[in-house]
Amino acid sequence: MPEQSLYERLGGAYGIAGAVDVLVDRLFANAAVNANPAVHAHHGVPANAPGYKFLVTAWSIEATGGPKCYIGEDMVKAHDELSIDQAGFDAVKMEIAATLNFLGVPGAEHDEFMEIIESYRPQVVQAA
Ligand code: HEM
Repeated sequence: MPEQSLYERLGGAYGIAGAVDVLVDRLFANAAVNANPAVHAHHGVPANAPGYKFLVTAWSIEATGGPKCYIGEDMVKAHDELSIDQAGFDAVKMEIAATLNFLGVPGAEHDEFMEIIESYRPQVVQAA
């Protein structure tokens, strides 16, 4: 039997949407993430949460080997006006890892997802 994709092992659209629901609420409330004023201009507005959850869910479905469904910008364009530095990226990365722990995602799937996130660091970090 072929190995299941990470998408399938994370519970498909329901599992991923459920995790992103928790994650985005935590990111919007995270003081370290919101220390960047350009990030706070977006994450400080509760009305942005539903659309952002939709986009991050679809991105995560595609990035983990699920069906093509992401309609947003690529990761360079999505972040190029935000001056995200290494510490800003690390703050989000820590919140993602904490959310996966909080939800009880098993070690192998946790590590695989965090490797995907880390692989996008050069596209997201655009400040000196
Ligand atoms: C690999 C890590 C990351 C992923 C997968 C990711 C994913 C996304 C996605 C899918 C969007 C929506 C793009 C669109 O509107 O078309 C987005 C936008 C955004 N991201 Fe990220 N992101 C990451 C890292 C970060 C970090 C580190 C920060 C802040 C420190 C951040 C802050 C934002 C903000 C504020 C927006 C909204 C920009 C706007 O429309 O005004 N992201 N991100």
